Amino acid sequence: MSKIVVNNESEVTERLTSEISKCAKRAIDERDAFRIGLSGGSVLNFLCKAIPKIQTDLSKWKFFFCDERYVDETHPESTYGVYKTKLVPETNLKLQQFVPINISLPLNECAADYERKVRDEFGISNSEIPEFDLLLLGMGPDGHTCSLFPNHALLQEKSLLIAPIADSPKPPPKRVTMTLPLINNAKCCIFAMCGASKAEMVKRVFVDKEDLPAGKISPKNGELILILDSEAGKYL
Ligand SMILES: O=C(O)[C@H](O)[C@@H](O)[C@H](O)[C@H](O)COP(=O)(O)O
Repeated sequence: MSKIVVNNESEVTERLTSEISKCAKRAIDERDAFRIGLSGGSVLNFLCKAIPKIQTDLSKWKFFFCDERYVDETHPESTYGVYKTKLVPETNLKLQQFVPINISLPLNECAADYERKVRDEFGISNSEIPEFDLLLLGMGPDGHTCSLFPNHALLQEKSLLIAPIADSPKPPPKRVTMTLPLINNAKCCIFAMCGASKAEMVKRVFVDKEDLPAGKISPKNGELILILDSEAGKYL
């Protein structure tokens, strides 16, 4: 795990730009494609500033969601909806480069459909696990990440790569989420966090190693990078 503590939010954004750029260059050089997972919450704001600054062939990027709320994309809680209105207009990205969930399906089928879309993107069979180039993660005040919450049965999920959740303690309650087998098969996972409100949980998860969801992110063949401002990282 790399722990990068910088002075403030704008330096977090700058470092995000640099780290994402490295991942993108490596992926595009190797396979002419860059497959990335996006999260919601405050990391979304950092990414909407960081991604437009990256010197890369954005047409090679394909965006999935590490988790997504089970709401229409026009709903203010839709993570895709916010990226669509805040990020896309700042770039030459096409909406076809984003893979949103299909909420016309019932929740469980929506998750299964999304898992199929992930597998199709990587062109792999049901026995293999896709290897995302980069997953961008946030961490909630309870130590959750994606929509994997403390003491939730989803933390034990071993076969589903994308799972439904109907009892998220963070509203809205219905979501779909990547599970640990998919997350921990990524080449790189980056947490980006700012602010004093994160500091205590950062310490509990990444210093004290308490048994919390964000602490279970450990790419088995990849790297884990924390990018924090001085307030969020003051106990590191
Ligand atoms: O859609 C979501 O809710 C996110 O994916 C979620 O996992 C988020 O990253 C954390 O809740 C942190 O959010 P904040 O940084 O806003 O606290």
